[in-house]
Amino acid sequence: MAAFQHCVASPWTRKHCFANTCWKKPCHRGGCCCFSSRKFANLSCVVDGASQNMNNMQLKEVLAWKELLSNDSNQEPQLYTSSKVGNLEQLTLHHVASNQQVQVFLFGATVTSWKKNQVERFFLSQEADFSGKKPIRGGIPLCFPQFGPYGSLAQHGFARNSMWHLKQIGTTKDGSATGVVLSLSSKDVDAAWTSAWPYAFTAQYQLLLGFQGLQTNFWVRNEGEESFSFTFAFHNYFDVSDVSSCQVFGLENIPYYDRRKNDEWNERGEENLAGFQIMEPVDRIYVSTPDELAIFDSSKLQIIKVKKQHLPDSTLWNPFGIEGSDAGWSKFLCLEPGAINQPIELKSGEEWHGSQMLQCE
Ligand SMILES: O=P(O)(O)OC[C@H]1O[C@@H](O)[C@H](O)[C@@H](O)[C@@H]1O
Repeated sequence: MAAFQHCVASPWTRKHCFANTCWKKPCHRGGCCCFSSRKFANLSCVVDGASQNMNNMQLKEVLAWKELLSNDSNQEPQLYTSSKVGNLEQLTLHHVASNQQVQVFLFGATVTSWKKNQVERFFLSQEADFSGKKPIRGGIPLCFPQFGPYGSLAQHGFARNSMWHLKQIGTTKDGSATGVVLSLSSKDVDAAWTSAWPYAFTAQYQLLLGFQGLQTNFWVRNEGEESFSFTFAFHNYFDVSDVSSCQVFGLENIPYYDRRKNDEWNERGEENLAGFQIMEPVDRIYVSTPDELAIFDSSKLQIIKVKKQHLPDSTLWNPFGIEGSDAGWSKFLCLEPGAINQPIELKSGEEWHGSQMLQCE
């Protein structure tokens, strides 16, 4: 509420206020982040503060965990198909009414494809490994219970390396979305990992495909006696025409850790009032980011919106061809909502939920 009052105080700043951040700092986003050129006039404004408040309200409803009805394959034969890729089982879920489909592997619960109107929105590396011995590179690997190298585990933790279970496939009660729920518990995780992170947990991962887009919900519960803490991220690899044709919106003036400079802290962030354009390797953890971010791809004329909940931070990563880069480095941009800077602590019996809604226009 305080944030809203602050926003309406000045018509100039109102355009640039994110309801959840502007109470922390003065609104100093001079200039408009909207695409002002006539060519893009019909594209929606990516970070329009006036609609932001409304969006945030809608978001709360949208991002509630939705119960699924079990699939009755007689009634809904087109809901999903399953297939094998390499050693791994893959599910393809359809939402026919909005012409979307999503593919997810039980290994790592890794989403590898999201198509809307037959157009692929995620990058999947040609070097991706489907043996079940390495995480699948592309789509949405899950970083849990550790983001990056910050902890006792190997990079990004074990969720992306573990075999998840299919719990449910179905439609939501109101019939507006199709979804799948996968689950993982500490008992499913290889002992080599649990010896370094010895806590009892259950996790559920729900994908919902509906008219609004693709929503991903991650849920974790402490099933043990002891408290534990963890960090988390949805490691989204978005498919782009060329990374240097992309602008990122929502990270202007947000402080970040620069992973390319030994995690140097940049308190003021960067101005980048017309959106952040990637022209060199970037690997940053932005702290306390707005709940709506966007990538504009000027060659594809595509906007991907990332609306997140309970995920304060966001990593932006592209290796830009440096040594060790994936051969397809120019074709992806990773924008990864997460809870990274402040680990989440769960006491015995407590639960945490983080979620994102991905939309493309
Ligand atoms: O190669 P991995 O383990 O999948 O990680 C890829 C990248 O993931 C990003 O989240 C990190 O910020 C990068 O530093 C890292 O290189």
